Amino acid sequence: MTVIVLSGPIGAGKSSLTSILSKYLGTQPFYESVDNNPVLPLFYKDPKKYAFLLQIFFLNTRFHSIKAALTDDNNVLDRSIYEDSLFFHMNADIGRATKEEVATYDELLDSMMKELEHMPKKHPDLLVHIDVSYETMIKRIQKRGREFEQLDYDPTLEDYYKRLLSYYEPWYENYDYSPKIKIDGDKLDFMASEKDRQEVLDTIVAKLKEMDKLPEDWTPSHN
Ligand SMILES: Nc1ncnc2c1ncn2[C@@H]1O[C@H](COP(=O)(O)OP(=O)(O)O)[C@@H](O)[C@H]1O
Ligand SMILES: Nc1nc2c(ncn2[C@H]2C[C@H](O)[C@@H](COP(=O)(O)O)O2)c(=O)[nH]1
Repeated sequence: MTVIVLSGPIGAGKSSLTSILSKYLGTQPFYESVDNNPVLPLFYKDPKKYAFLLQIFFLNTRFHSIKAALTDDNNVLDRSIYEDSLFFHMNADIGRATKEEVATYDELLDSMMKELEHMPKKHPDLLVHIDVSYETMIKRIQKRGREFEQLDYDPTLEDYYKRLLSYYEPWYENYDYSPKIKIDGDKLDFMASEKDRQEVLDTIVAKLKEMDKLPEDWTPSHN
């Protein structure tokens, strides 16, 4: 079957769409365990001290989840190793990592990506990117309610989030590990609107059929 990876800024809707899409396709969801991440709250308290440690934590968990996903060949991944470097280099660019940490990270990432080349399935079949504006991103972060992600907790997060969005634009354009599609996360409320949810699912299924990853006559009842 297929391996689909979700991508997009913080709060874009990746975990939510992973759940919706995996149920619709009858495949297995792989979620990023943020709530079991002991370093994440430490990072938001002291980004300079914890940026490198947090990135090694994420890189390790993402490496294992993408390997499992590429072995299983029938799943949807909520974010993947492919965005890891975006986050770390953005933090390094704002002085939150030493040049030694950047060199160590880049070497480790390179070794891990080379390791993935030996997998039976080397890359995902499709990247589904959820594009959101800053305003929508903040609304979604507030709605989800993680205290350390809120602007009230740390007003400097406004610049951090705006910078993150600016890094995502070239990242998506340069992404070439698989075919990709972009979902307008500002326009499509796939949580509250059945019509919007169906439009998103139809877009993804049409792309999978175009790629011969689903038969032309596939319908959800196949599951
Ligand atoms: N398309 C959407 N429209 C409205 N609310 C959404 C949408 N996608 C996600 N949400 C809400 O935004 C919050 C963040 O969603 P989540 O799936 O956790 O994002 P991510 O995994 O990208 O960080 C959640 O409260 C979720 O219910
Ligand atoms: N410094 C990094 N932070 C990261 C990375 N991946 C996710 N995150 C942060 C952003 C959010 O606070 C939280 C969950 O991310 P969502 O996009 O699922 O909301 O973790 C990373 O690689 N580096």
